[in-house]
Amino acid sequence: MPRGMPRGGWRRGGGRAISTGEWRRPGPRVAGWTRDRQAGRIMKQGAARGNGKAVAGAAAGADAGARAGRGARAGSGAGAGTGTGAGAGADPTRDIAFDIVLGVLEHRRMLETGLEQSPAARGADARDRAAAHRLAATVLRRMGTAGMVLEPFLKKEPPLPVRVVLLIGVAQILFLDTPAHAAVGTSVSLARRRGLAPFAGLVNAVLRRVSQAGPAALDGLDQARLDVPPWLWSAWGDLARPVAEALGREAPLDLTLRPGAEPPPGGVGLPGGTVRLPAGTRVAELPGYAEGAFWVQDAAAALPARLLAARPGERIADLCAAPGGKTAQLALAGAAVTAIEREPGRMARLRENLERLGLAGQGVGEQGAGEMGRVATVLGDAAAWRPESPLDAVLLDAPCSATGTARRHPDVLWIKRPRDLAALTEGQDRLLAAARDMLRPGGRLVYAVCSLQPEEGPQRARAAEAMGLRPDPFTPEELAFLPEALTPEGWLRTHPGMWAEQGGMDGFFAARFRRA
Ligand SMILES: C[S@@+](CC[C@H](N)C(=O)[O-])C[C@H]1O[C@@H](n2cnc3c(N)ncnc32)[C@H](O)[C@@H]1O
Repeated sequence: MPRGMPRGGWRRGGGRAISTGEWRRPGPRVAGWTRDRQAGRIMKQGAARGNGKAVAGAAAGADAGARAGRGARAGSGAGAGTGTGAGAGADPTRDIAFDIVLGVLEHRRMLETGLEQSPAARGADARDRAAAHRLAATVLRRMGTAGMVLEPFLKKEPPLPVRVVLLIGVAQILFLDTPAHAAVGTSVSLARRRGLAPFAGLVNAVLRRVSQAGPAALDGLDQARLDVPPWLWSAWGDLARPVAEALGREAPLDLTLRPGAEPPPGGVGLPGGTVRLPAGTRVAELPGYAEGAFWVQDAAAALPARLLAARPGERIADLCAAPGGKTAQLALAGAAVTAIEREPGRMARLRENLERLGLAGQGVGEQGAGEMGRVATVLGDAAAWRPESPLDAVLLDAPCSATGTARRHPDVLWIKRPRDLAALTEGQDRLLAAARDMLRPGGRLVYAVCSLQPEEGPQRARAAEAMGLRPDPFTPEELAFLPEALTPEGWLRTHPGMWAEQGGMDGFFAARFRRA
């Protein structure tokens, strides 16, 4: 079990635990049961995979109660042939959500990757995939609270896949608008399809108790505190509570518009120039998307490029560029931009975006230099790349823990560990030193990370100073529309609790420097 997940030590009073004796099959224990990693289900130790008897044969049929309460559309066949054993009872939404959440907790696999890799997602339609994404994200967002709700009803820790089924059930009962009987029934069916039939009775009994308790199950719980792993809560200091409260809400869709473009219908303009639409809006369906009138970019993510203040004709490198939101801002300001990206798949996305926005340049090559208002792309390590001649400015949106994006990517809360920070900050310092060496004297650098961790923000700004970069603080005038984000040092610090009444924003740190 990943660190930071709710454990037995969090037990609270009240409720009645379901004892082992109430489980339908006698004696299911964690010991004696083993994961079949390939099939992603629990098997009795010694049972051969593919043997239909492996824990009730990954029972295909849902029980009568589950059928009666089924909220999901059945029979899409998405589970067929996936090893989930789904047949008549196929429920792609919950199957995919199960794969995603288990992938996050067991393998530290990102939510989006889990969605792509879920066998149940193959052939599932867009609506099921979107519903699964929302369900999995809700589980991950509310996992600490859901774990605490389950606590009084569990005498001992169930195997992780069973816990995942229970969390999916609790999320539906308490945080989504699923009727309780459907949430219970579909969870029991999910357990059966996943080879967890011996635990179906436990799932049924526990979730019935949760649904009987209803919202009262949340009474007295400090939900914001519970839903953030303790190491992050401590690291965020005074920001922890406002950030945690904002993490419980789905993030809206933010767009940056090309100069002169019309905002899509329903879009609300924010002070920084971002246009905001409700969470769940599908960007590709908006009028103007295909024509390149706008691109997806959180209100806070739009700030670092804006604060670099690119001027027409300047030669600028965007060092970690994909998917290209900041690159597009720089190019549309009239700069000759070179965008460097290391990952081929992400570079392909960057190029696609630049094509759609009409910003793709011709000079694609190892030492490519962008033309004015156009972008040259370089596939490679930005720490090793050097321009033909010194640059006017560099934007370094460095790879980081991404904890500032936890509203959109709640998986980061459970995937990242404190020990990941050392490698990340080492990489950030390498890129900072490279950025310094690319600049002409007096040239500007904006360093940015979508992280809330002090190691990746203020501590890196100090490291940059120690490398000889001269601080060039942001001014109150530049941040007049968001004064609370300007720190006494002249850095930018945004977090999800800012502009809370308008829907919040991602957590970003940025600092500006000049080469001496
Ligand atoms: C935070 S994202 C950048 C987001 C982008 N600036 C935007 O606004 O759309 C970091 C990107 O840097 C890339 N990356 C990481 N290390 C890199 C390196 N050493 N050289 C070039 N790109 C790198 C990652 O693949 C990832 O696409």
